[in-house]
Amino acid sequence: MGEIHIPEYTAIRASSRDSSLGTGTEEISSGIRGISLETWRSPVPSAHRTYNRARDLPHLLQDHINSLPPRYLKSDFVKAIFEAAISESTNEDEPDAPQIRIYNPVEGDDEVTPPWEFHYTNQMWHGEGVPGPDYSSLRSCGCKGPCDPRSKTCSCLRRQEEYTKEALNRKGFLYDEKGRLYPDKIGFPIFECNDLCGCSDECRNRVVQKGRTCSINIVKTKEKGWGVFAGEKLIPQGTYIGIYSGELLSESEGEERGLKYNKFGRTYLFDIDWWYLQKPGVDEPEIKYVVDAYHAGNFTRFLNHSCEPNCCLVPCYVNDGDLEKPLLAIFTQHDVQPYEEMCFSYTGDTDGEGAPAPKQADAIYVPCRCGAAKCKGRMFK
Ligand SMILES: C[S@@+](CC[C@H](N)C(=O)[O-])C[C@H]1O[C@@H](n2cnc3c(N)ncnc32)[C@H](O)[C@@H]1O
Repeated sequence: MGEIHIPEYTAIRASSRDSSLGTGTEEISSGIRGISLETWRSPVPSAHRTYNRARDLPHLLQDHINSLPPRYLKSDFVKAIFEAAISESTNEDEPDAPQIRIYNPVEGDDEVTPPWEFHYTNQMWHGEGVPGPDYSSLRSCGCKGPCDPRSKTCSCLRRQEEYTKEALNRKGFLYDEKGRLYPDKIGFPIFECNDLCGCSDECRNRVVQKGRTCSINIVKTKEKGWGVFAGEKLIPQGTYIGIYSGELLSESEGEERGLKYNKFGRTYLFDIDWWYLQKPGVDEPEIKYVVDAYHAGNFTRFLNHSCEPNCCLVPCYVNDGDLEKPLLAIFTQHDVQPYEEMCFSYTGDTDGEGAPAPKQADAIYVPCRCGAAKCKGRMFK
C-alpha cells in the first residue's frame, strides 16, 4: 500500500463503515475492505496553514528591471510596471483600495520610480528563527452578526478592555462606527476580531484586516527622498492607512542589518518594543523582533519622519495570538488634507512633545528636514 500523505490540519479518522454505502463525507480509500478514512477540515482557516518565509521573497522582477539599460529605468514604461506590480501584489488584501500612483515633481531630477530594491507586499515575511502565527493561543468570540461594543459576553471585547478599560475608564472597542480609531485610544494595542470569531465581516472590530481604503501616492520630495502623500481627498483623523509590512526578524538579525544600513544612510528597520511588552521596572526596552522593510514592504516604507507627525503606528493583533508579534498598523492622528505629506515620528513621539529621543550612543543622527514649526533639528535614522 502506498504512503498516505496527511495534509497539515486535516485529520484522518478511521471508520468501520462499509464505504460503498456512502457517508456524504470526503473519503480516501484505505485499501482495506470495510475501513474508510474520512478527512475533515480543522476549524483553523486555510490562510493560516502556511505563512511567508523571508528566504522565499520574490526577486525576479526587481532583478530583471535593474538589468535594463538606464534609458528604460527612467522611462514612463518602467513607472507603469511599478504601479502595476503594486496593484497586482495587493489587490487581494486591500480590495477597496484606490490605486497608488508614483510622481516625481522635483525639477531637474529624472528618477521616475523609487529604487527597485524591494518586493512590494502588504504581508509579513518571517526570518530565520521567527515562528509563524500562533493560532493555538488566539482568542475569538462566538458573537452572531456584528459584535456589540456594549456586549457582556464578547470575549474579543473583554480582551481589548484588559488593556484599555483601566487607563481610559471607558469601555468598548477602539474603533468608532465608521471604523476610525478614537483619538484618545491611540497608543493602546488593538485586538481585532479574527478568522476564528463567529461575528460577521461587518463587525466594527475588523478594520486593519480589510486593508486600506483611502487614496495615497508615492511622491519624490526635494530633501527627503521619496515620501507618502494623501491623494485628492481629505483623510479623516483615525483612518487606517496600512501596515508597516516587511521581513519580521529576530533582534540579532535586525541589529546586524542595522549596522550595514547605517553605512549607506537609509534604514527601514522598526523595533517592536511597545510599552506593554516590557517587564515592569526594567529601563532598557527588551526587543525580541524587528521589522525590516528594506527588501520587502509597501508604500509605508516611504513614510518620512516628522517632529509634528500626522500619522502614528499602533500595535494590532488579528490572526496571531503571539503578543510579541503585533502588526504595526498606521493610522492618521489628525485630518490629513488633500495632497499633504503623511509622516510619523521615528522616535515614537506622537504629539511632537513628549517621547524621549534615543540615546546618543545607540543612534545615528542626521539633520531633520521635516519643516515643522517644532522641528527638533535632527532626526535619528
Ligand atoms: C524609511 S526611509 C523613508 C523613505 C525615504 N525617503 C526613501 O526615499 O526611501 C528613511 C530615510 O528617509 C530620509 N528621511 C526621512 N525623514 C526625513 C526627515 N525628516 N529629514 C531628512 N531625511 C529624512 C532619511 O534618509 C531616512 O534614513
